Amino acid sequence: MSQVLVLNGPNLNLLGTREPERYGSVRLADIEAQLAEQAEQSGVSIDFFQSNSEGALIDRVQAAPAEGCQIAIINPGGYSHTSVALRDAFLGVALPLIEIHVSNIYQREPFRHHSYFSDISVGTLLGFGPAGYSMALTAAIARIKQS
Ligand SMILES: O=C1C[C@@](O)(C(=O)O)C[C@@H](O)[C@@H]1O
Repeated sequence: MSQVLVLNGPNLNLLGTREPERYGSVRLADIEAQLAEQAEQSGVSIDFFQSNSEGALIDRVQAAPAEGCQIAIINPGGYSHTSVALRDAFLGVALPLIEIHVSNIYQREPFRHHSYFSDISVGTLLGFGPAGYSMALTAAIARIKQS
């Protein structure tokens, strides 16, 4: 049972090597290790899941509340702009989420300007590079401690 679930969607397994000028050179494994340390220091349990598959992400979201998860941090990747089904999964199990994007999606192509997650998120962090994950975790921990 973990209180925070960090989800990463398609192509985020390539962080560190994928378009480094846009997404930075920090690997997802390094981000996760840093978040694990931050969570431990705050006495909060954390779990991580990355998939390139929409169905696998939906299954993970559906299972999370029953495992004691109180909030998810998600970078939905390209599914941000396409996935009604992943959005519905969060609503279906009433799992609060914080949305994060490494890049500033509003400075990019118009098709990235709409996210299916922003209006149902507790808050959205974008454009701060890989450091955004740690900011999102700070927000998640504050919310858990308040509850
Ligand atoms: O895969 C990604 C990464 C992203 O979510 C980001 O973190 O900036 C932005 C998305 O538009 C893109 O498809």
